[in-house]
Amino acid sequence: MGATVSQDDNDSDCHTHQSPINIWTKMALYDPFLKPLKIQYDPTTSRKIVNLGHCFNVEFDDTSDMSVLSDGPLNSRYRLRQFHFHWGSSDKDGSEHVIDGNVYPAELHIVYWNSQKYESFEEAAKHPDGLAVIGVLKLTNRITLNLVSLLIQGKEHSFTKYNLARLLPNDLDYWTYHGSLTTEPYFECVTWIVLQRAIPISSAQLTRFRGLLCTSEYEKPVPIMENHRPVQLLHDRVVRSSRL
Ligand SMILES: CC#CCNS(=O)(=O)c1cc(S(N)(=O)=O)ccc1C(=O)O
Ligand SMILES: [Zn+2]
Repeated sequence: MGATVSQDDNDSDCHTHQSPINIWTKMALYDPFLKPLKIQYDPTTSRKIVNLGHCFNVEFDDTSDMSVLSDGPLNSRYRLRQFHFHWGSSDKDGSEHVIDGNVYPAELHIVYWNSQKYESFEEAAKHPDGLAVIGVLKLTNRITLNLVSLLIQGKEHSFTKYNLARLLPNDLDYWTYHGSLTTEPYFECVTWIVLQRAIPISSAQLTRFRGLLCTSEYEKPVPIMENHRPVQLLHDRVVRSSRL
């Protein structure tokens, strides 16, 4: 199944590092100097799950380097901020990154910011090396996120001691390229790290995602049926692979 490339207004000359992209695996360059990802995670840093209206975020305490990402393609230590998901109106689409023209039913993004170089997340987001996002294309069907308490926009619920490892495959081989946020303000501040392995998501979990509402309790209920951005032009970028 092909993926159309968006020609949206972010495709002007100064926006040539936009995300997501279609990763053509045969065109990816194996880089033997890429290190294995080093993910240090402390479950006590998970704080709450919030319905933002266009998606939901699981947010972490990022006031110190307790849950961090380092090595891999990175030259600094990056602090865990939040994770969220993208999904589609049917199981046939939903991921943001596309692999060899194949779209997956959902995508997890784990967002980190460069706390070694910048004072705050907001400051880091203004710089090309400010953020690092791990993308997991097919999600584990071990996700049992209880979203009932999140039904309407603006709702939040405490979410503590979450075991992030449940969302990650054992094999952490990855593709990496420089790109952008896939939502407003589309800043080109992200080192994308898209994992090459994972376990497909359950259809029941996708249905629960689509049951979330982007409306408040006083409005006519409107579900968040999909929240994935079309793929963008690669331009002069090269995608590197951690695996031959
Ligand atoms: C300034 C700024 C900013 C973006 N914030 S985020 O990196 O947490 C983020 C990142 C992404 S994504 N899809 O680019 O990783 C999506 C949504 C969000 C969000 O605000 O909730
Ligand atoms: Zn995202």
